[in-house]
Amino acid sequence: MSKIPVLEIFGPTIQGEGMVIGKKTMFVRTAGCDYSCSWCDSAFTWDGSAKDEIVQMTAEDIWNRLKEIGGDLFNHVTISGGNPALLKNLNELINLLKQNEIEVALETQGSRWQDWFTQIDDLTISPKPPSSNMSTDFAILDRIIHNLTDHNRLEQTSLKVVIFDEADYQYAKGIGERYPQIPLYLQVGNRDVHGEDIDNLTSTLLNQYEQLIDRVVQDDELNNVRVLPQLHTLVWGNKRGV
Ligand SMILES: C[S@@+](CC[C@H](N)C(=O)[O-])C[C@H]1O[C@@H](n2cnc3c(N)ncnc32)[C@H](O)[C@@H]1O
Ligand SMILES: Nc1nc2[nH]cc(C(=O)O)c2c(=O)[nH]1
Ligand code: SF4
Ligand SMILES: [Mg+2]
Repeated sequence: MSKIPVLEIFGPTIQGEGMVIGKKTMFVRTAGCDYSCSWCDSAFTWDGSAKDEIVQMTAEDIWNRLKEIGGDLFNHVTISGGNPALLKNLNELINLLKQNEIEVALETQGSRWQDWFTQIDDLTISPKPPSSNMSTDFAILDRIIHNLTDHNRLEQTSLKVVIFDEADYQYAKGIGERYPQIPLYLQVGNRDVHGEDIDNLTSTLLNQYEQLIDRVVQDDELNNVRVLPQLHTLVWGNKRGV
């Protein structure tokens, strides 16, 4: 079996974001990203600061580690990163999880397609708004959505846009208009990804959440959107591995 670069395996915890928020899950976080978002809360996956922690693991190694720390306490695994969609061989892990009757979720930004996307039970595509300083290649994103549509995977798919400012909000609206057939989640952006004062962070994030709700409820062009905070950040702050 081939090797997958892994930075973290943790859980059981809850999925703190998006389409399956609250679901008990394990996490596998792969190393490496083709983006470098200005506000990335997982920059250690790509900025070199954790390069000594990267472990090259086979799918079987990863499964063994999941069982070692999660035991019988899970039936769902979320793969995140970095961008796990950089890894063609991730199908080996997905197949092994499925053989063991584990549901699989994936977090990616929509910059790359992999054929194994069609095997994912909860696929979150999170295109990046202007505040990230990244620019969306809509030719690629359109093709990803088109492929998922062709494979009848829209029920397993959602879009999630992180919102920091007005330009991000307008970008999210554009995403909603371009792909009206896909559930759209707006997620509160965390400006302070290194802060250690959790009470301060929680109250700031809840204020931002309230402001985003106020905006959306008054907007007749966003009647179908879902607005969420990052639950894990409200509970545990910026702690890693939760
Ligand atoms: C760390 S990323 C990894 C997966 C993939 N690279 C992506 O961006 O979708 C997981 C999710 O966290 C979100 N995220 C990253 N930094 C954030 C921040 N500072 N505040 C809120 N959400 C953030 C991303 O937008 C993405 O939806
Ligand atoms: N609990 C929890 N939920 C999450 N949802 C998405 C995460 C991520 O970093 O991709 C994440 C994470 O790191 N922890
Ligand atoms: S795409 Fe995801 S992992 Fe990559 S820099 Fe942006 S938020 Fe971070
Ligand atoms: Mg995270």
